[in-house]
Amino acid sequence: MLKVMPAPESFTWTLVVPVKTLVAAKTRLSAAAGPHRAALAVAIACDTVEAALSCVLVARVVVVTGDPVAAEALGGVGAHVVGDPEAGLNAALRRGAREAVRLAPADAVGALQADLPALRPAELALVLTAAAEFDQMFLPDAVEVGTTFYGVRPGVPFTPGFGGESRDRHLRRGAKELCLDGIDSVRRDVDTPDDLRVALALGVGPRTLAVVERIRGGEPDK
Ligand SMILES: Nc1nc2c(ncn2[C@@H]2O[C@H](COP(=O)(O)OP(=O)(O)OP(=O)(O)O)[C@@H](O)[C@H]2O)c(=O)[nH]1
Ligand SMILES: C=C(OP(=O)(O)O)C(=O)O
Repeated sequence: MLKVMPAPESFTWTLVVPVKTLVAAKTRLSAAAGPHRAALAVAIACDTVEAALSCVLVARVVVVTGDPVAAEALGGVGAHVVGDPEAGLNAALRRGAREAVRLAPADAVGALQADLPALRPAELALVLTAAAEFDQMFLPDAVEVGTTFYGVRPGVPFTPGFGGESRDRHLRRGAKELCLDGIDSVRRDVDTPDDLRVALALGVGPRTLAVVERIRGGEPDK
């Protein structure tokens, strides 16, 4: 007898991307970026969001920021921007997740770091496909100390534990660690000049590259 199997559950994702106020952003790149530090932080966030929005499984990106310059730039690449509750990173992510559920209650919600300038949409699709198998999951950063992505399936409480050694925190809280090959661009967050060098070797987005060229050329800030 022919058995009709139920279709596998399918949903798209709303990604929440946190961007802190630019005067305080990317301080570990201060010496390398000089007067271009804020421009570099915005460029990296815009390239990250543009790549995320190009992923077939991403329906929308909610950016949480209290910075008007970042808000305008990120809105310009297609993000839905909401204000920052100014109570730290995880509170900002929870604020974005509430907006995500309001916009699309049937979608999964993920937090994605804003500093992934080499992000490849197809690699993000591999991560989100693997993520859909679990209620709560995360992806460790390239050095396996922090986290670049944390997510929940539709209807599951969103309880991000970013900051410092967040890989261990997410593990302790029972989130499933995603172990995948071929997704370097999703794990390569840029905090230090060495991270930036590795991201440049992977291939960064156009805005990040343009700012890096201005830094290399010794140009004054625009
Ligand atoms: N909206 C929002 N985003 C935050 C907040 N704190 C951190 N972030 C973002 O979370 C990510 C990780 O933040 P941090 O590592 O603390 O800061 P950073 O700007 O990347 O780098 P450093 O200044 O060198 O520490 C970055 O994308 C930040 O923009 C916050 O309070 N609100
Ligand atoms: C906040 C985090 O990252 P970073 O400080 O490395 O950007 C984290 O990995 O939880």
